[in-house]
Amino acid sequence: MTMGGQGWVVFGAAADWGAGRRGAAEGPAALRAAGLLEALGTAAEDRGDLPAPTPLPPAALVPAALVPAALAPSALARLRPEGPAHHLPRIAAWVRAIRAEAAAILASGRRPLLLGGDHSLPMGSVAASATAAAAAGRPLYLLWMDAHGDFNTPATSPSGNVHGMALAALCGEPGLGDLWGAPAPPPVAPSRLALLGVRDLDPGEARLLRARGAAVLGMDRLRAEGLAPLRRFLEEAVAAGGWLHVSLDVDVLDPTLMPGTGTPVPGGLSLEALAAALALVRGSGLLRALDLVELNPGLDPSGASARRAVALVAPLLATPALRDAA
Ligand SMILES: NC(=[NH2+])NCCC[C@H](N)C(=O)O
Repeated sequence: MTMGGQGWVVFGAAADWGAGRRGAAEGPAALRAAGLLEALGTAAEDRGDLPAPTPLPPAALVPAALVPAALAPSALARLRPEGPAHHLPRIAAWVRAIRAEAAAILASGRRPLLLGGDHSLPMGSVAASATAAAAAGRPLYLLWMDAHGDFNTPATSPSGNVHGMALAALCGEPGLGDLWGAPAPPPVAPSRLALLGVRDLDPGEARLLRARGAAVLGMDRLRAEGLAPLRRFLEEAVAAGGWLHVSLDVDVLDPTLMPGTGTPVPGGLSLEALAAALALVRGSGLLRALDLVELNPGLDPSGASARRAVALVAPLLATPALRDAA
């Protein structure tokens, strides 16, 4: 494929304010060092990393862990200006910049590949896909591959980490305020959402996901039914003439295979299972946008985590022409 119509445009966002530990900001550099661009060949253009938004709102003055729990709320608010969604102003600045970049790529008829960074950043890229799909009169289907649900709100989150709230916000759950500015993106319909590989849901987000009726293709279901539910989800998207956005958190893999990530959960996908799922995605001919997030290379000095991430997405990006170029 050439760099023209439907080609991929790669851009990095070296930010990890949504995660509880730092390090995913090194993800884009590690993915490039592991050969991502060579794997893409001439099929993609690399825009490098987005500049940090300026002025970047100040970081929290005091890490949450150091704030005594017994403080009066007014004193707490002074010490922890980020409130129950940590570093939200910084994250919002990144999300808006990512949304603008992804929107411009989609508007040029090409396909954005966001290299993260943590899983809060796709609040920008998915917002761009949702807006562009709506403008094209297409339903947006979202496949969230992750060990976690990321369906907390500030009210249900046990950690205050915004990467655990991103999907809920994209589906229109309240709590993150004026994150996108105007116009807010159309919310992702839970009926067009599938979560694949989930095995760690906090109680509040589990209740909310059930209430909204999203398809949770957790590890238990994958063990029982294999990839059949994913196949049905994709068939439905094809029948509806949909667009597909895939948001791939590398922690969907088992931590023995992917130690380089900040919130690992045992019992994850094998390399073969993830490759098979991605092959179904590729075969659907619907993939419009991809996020590759939560690689924290410092946690895997061997470099194997980054190399595996590259090997998994490379075939996906050699995607044949979209089913429907409209
Ligand atoms: N995409 C991720 N790695 N999310 C981790 C979320 C962890 C936990 N559920 C939380 O809300 O804090």
